[in-house]
Amino acid sequence: MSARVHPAGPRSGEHVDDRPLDALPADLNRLDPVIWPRHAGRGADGAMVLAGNDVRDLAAEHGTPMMVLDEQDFRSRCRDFVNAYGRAEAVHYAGKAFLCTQVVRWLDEEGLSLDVCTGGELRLALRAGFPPHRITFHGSNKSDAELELAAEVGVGAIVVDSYDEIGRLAGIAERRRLVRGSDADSDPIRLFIRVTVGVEAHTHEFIATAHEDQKFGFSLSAGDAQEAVRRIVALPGLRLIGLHSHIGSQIFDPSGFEVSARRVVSLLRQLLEDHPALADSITVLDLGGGLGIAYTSADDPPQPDVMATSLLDIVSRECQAAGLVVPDVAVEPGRAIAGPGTVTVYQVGTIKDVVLDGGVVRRYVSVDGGMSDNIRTALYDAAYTVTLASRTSTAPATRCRVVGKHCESGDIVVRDCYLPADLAVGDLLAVAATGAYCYVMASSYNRVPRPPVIAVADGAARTLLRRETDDDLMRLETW
Ligand SMILES: Cc1ncc(COP(=O)(O)O)c(C=O)c1O
Ligand SMILES: N[C@@H](CCCC[NH3+])C(=O)O
Repeated sequence: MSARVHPAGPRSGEHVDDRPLDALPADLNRLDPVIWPRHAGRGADGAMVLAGNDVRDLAAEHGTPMMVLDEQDFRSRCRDFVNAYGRAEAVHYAGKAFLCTQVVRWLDEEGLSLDVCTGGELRLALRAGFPPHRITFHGSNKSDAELELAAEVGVGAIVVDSYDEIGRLAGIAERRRLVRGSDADSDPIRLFIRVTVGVEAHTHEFIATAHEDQKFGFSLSAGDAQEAVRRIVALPGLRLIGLHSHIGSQIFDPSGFEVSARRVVSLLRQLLEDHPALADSITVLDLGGGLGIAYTSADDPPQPDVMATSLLDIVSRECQAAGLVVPDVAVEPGRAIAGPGTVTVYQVGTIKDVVLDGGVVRRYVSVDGGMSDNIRTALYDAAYTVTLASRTSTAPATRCRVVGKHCESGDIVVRDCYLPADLAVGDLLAVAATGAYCYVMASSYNRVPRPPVIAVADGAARTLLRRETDDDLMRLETW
């Protein structure tokens, strides 16, 4: 992304300005409801209150950095999707966005299905008591052991991603037949195939997944998807129950999803012509996840119900036109459920004005976390919104960069933001919409322990995941 500079450019002694001036927020203290959790606000003295919990009290009890998750926000977004698609099981929450035992239980209570993409996510879901038949198992390189576990516990479906995996599954189905005899045939391993539909999703290259030149799925245009189906139908003990496509993540343009839905239906029609027996077994089209969320006020993502109406309409019209029974539609939202309801709270440690070429100044605000709890800015140049959380301020807005404590110049949490000029060491900052792909991609880089995740609801706070400790890290040492 190129830096956007005010046409006149900053003058010597002014704070550097990388964004258009119209991005200056009218009120630095306002919490835009599109960006912040549904139960975020400010209390009487101006401090941020999250589901009835003063952020200063949470910080005093749990320390900073900490991630605070608004439970009712998470649950209400689950319900938005369930209402949009009309069936709770149709909504497969993508656990890769954020998963822990309590979240698995909330998903179960809300009736959703769950998409896992490794044995680790699968084992967490099982340990938390999630019903295996509502789990879909993804992954581009599943091991024998992972596939054996999925088959043994009876997951709802395994989403097959390669010819090698078909070979592995054939071996597992054969072993099951040898061990269990003919009743293994009456309990086949249920499969989807992941189809690469060739859609160029308009998102960051690293999180687009359905263009041809990437690792996921079977290409539709090259005939791999059709070949994968031919191999699966020829194998005993395997049953193809659906087609899957996922075009990428943080997508705002509905047309990518719509083109993908049309291509998947067209593949279904072709497959049923070639293999009429599949008409009884292919009952689901899983159109994946990827719906974007607002990280800043400039973002205007489509709402789940609007997307659902469009996708359900396309699938039913295209199937009817082709004379096909209309299959169930499933989706796999991760970010759109987990993202908006969590904020990361940091404490300001140092403030430094750096004089750049031409004498302009950039204010660097260093916080007590950084790329170890949020790698997305460094990895995808992601934009975030930050606010002063421990109080309000009427001081003028100053252009800032919020950075972390790591030994790396790319350790940036919020690249460009406005914060009040009187921001001081010890103030708390909150960064919005950090619920998806932050904690799960966190590391202990520089031996900075992972932060805790605190769930808040109705004035109460519960620790979902405690802070990592030095002892946790020391336990990995074998000497
Ligand atoms: C197969 C699959 N399903 C669902 C998702 C969830 O995507 P998102 O969090 O963007 O909704 C992903 C991640 O991109 C994915 O790879
Ligand atoms: N980790 C990515 C999303 C990847 C989604 C999984 N295929 C992000 O932070 O946006």
